[in-house]
Amino acid sequence: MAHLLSKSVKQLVRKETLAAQVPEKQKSLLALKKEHGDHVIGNVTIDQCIGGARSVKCMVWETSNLDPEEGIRFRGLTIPECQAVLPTYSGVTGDGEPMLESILWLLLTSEVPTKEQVDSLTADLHARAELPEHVKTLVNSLPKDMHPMTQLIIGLNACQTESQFAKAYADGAPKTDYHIHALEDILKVVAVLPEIAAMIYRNVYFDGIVTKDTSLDYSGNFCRMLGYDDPSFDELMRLYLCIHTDHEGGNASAHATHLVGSTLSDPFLAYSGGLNALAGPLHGLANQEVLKWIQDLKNKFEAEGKPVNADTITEFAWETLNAKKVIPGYGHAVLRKTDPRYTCQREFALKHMPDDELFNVVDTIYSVMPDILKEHGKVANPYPNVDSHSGVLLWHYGFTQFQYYTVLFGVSRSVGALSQLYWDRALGLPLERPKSVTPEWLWSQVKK
Ligand SMILES: CC(=O)SCCNC(=O)CCNC(=O)[C@H](O)C(C)(C)COP(=O)(O)OP(=O)(O)OC[C@H]1O[C@@H](n2cnc3c(N)ncnc32)[C@H](O)[C@@H]1OP(=O)(O)O
Ligand SMILES: O=C([O-])CC(=O)C(=O)O
Repeated sequence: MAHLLSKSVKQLVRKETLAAQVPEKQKSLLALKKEHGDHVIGNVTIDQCIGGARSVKCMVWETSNLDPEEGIRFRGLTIPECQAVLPTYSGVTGDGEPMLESILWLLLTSEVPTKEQVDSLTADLHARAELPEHVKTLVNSLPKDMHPMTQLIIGLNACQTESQFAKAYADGAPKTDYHIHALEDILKVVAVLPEIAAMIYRNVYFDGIVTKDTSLDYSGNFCRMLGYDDPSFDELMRLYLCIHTDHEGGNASAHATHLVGSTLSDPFLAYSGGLNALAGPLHGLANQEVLKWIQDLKNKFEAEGKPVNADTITEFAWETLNAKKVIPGYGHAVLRKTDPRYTCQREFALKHMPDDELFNVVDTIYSVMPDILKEHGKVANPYPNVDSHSGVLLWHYGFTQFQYYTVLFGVSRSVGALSQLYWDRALGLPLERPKSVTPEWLWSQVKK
């Protein structure tokens, strides 16, 4: 087994923090199952069975929980609470956005880390970030017109040669040790994703050169590798990477990771499954679709000599809806209020770019879209989700290649989906295999 973990991470994450929690949590879950296993927590209707299992409670998720009204809580903390207590790059809590390493520590251990712990995690992630040569060769060989998400998935799959979990399994490791081997892979996946992502960005849009700066934190180094050198953009990346990490278990990317991982596929393969789900336009790809929608809107009205304002946005929204297409960035399978991830990005914009043209377009869309969607009458949630805002913030810094945006989401989501995968293995969660039914069986139930 590789022992790349730095001493402090080894002590704090594995030996003291995580290892101490595992037996307690195993005991508690076992007691739930043994003593209350037949306790009913919900019914399933035909509507839910046909309708994508909305609200069906059938998965345990340690790392976060989503309330339809309030939005996400990471280990019990709202986004503003995370911003108030998690270590920042400046070292002064509350001064700047939380570091990605802070939220990784929180999601994995459920504890708010110290700056020292976070710094040790930064060093650990940098230390294990080296990409195998075959991965570099492969990613550099991919066609520039292949979608960046497809490239990311290929790159991550190719890294599977490094899996300690797969090796340990093949060597006959006992199931009680799976989580230890999984953690090695989980930290490796989180560590390598930025460089794969940066290679794709630099290959597709620029000169292919990726320059690291490991004196910085995970997000800062990622920004340099992408080719950005602006402390304000670094802060945006910290915020971006933190808020996209986790959204409880039922979302498609987290669920896909959990499902694939439940077959004891290693974390590389499991998270590649998650990325495949994230690449769909109803999920993570919506962030590129939002920018495309705004550009189409601007192009149309500029060509007609009309301003982009509440009236023209309303006209364009109805055109989209009447063409039986969705308004990207609006609606949600669980949320019934404005996504707090939208709100914190709006606050970032108000602080850093209040006069930005596209931010003002997004703000105007927000002022009219909920009423349009209510009038349309189909949508359960007429309010904006996270994807509605992320693109315009990137655009402000010259990051205009919107076909790439979901890759950033993919780097971030690894942290939540894989922190949970650690617990999946630590708690010994079994193969996921729900029961499907035929339409005939459903009819037979109704006729009974
Ligand atoms: C990170 C994330 O994944 S956040 C979500 C990102 N996705 C988007 O922004 C894409 C636009 N939004 C949507 O397509 C949806 O709101 C989803 C996929 C997010 C949620 O889907 P659901 O839970 O099925 O939503 P809901 O129950 O409101 O759907 C009811 C109807 O309203 C439609 N609807 C939902 N949202 C929208 C929208 N933004 N624009 C137009 N129609 C919509 C649905 O397509 C559905 O129509 P149908 O009855 O003809 O099939
Ligand atoms: O929760 C969902 O279904 C989609 C979402 O917002 C996310 O995964 O971040």
